Amino acid sequence: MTDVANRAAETAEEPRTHGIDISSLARVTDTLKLENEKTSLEVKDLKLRYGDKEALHGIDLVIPQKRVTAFIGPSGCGKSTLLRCFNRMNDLVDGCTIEGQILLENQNIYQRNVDVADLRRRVGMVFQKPNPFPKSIYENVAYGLRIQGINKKRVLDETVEWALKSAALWDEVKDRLDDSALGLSGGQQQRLVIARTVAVKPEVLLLDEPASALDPLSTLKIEELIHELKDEYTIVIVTHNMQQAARVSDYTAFMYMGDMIEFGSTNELFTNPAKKQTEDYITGRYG
Ligand SMILES: Nc1ncnc2c1ncn2[C@@H]1O[C@H](COP(=O)(O)OP(=O)(O)OP(=O)(O)O)[C@@H](O)[C@H]1O
Repeated sequence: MTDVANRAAETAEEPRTHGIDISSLARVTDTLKLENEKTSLEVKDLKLRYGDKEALHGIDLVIPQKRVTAFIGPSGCGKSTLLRCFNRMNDLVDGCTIEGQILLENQNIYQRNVDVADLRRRVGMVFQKPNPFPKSIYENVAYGLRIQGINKKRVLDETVEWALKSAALWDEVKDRLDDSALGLSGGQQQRLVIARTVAVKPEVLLLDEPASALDPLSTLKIEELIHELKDEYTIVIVTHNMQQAARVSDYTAFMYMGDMIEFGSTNELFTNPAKKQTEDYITGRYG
């Protein structure tokens, strides 16, 4: 019997689900324990300021390897800001300063000698709005390899096919690889961007509300894809949609106004939150 089912049996109560469909969680999360996980990213006392305004107030967090971790919390609480720290995208924001550490495989990514281009290859990012380049489908996926100086046709062909298959797009585009990527539907474009990101073999995939601009069917495909990809990659997803967090993630972090309020297995966080603030949020008392 699962932990939740055990608890329910002991107390003769159903587990509290707060109206969120957690049926899919039964798949693996019952056995998930952070102490049994390998660490991919470790955040230590991370403070981030935009000019004078502190947006992250000393975050401590461990992101487990080859699991899906969701960041949830009300608008403006710092989810995207924290996500962007993992591949130093905030370096591009004027006036943004950071204190503390983020370790990727035990190496501080904010150390002076870090090659940021290489970091962004290792930690790929997919944004809310699909952003394919105005190039062919093939060249979109081959782009990162060409940047690395890989131009051998056989290697490119093989990688493009592999990446498109990984992103569950190959069957839909294999006969039109030379067509413009801009002719694809929004959902296909987002899977193409995922193919472009995985083509350079990253270790971590950051997904910033990857399905929020998509229709329900495309959203479902992206969620299925996340489920497939997590065997190979550490995935961190920002989502406004708590049902989605419950469906796709193994671990969930709840943030509020720049603080990390609670982090735990998704099952535990949604059925038995430790903090009242978390419970209030997932029951829709604010947000
Ligand atoms: N480039 C920026 N310059 C200045 N302030 C910013 C910048 N980006 C974000 N902020 C501020 O930092 C805080 C956190 O924003 P962030 O976008 O990380 O929150 P979020 O939880 O991802 O919000 P949402 O769910 O609405 O996307 C907010 O107060 C926001 O206004």
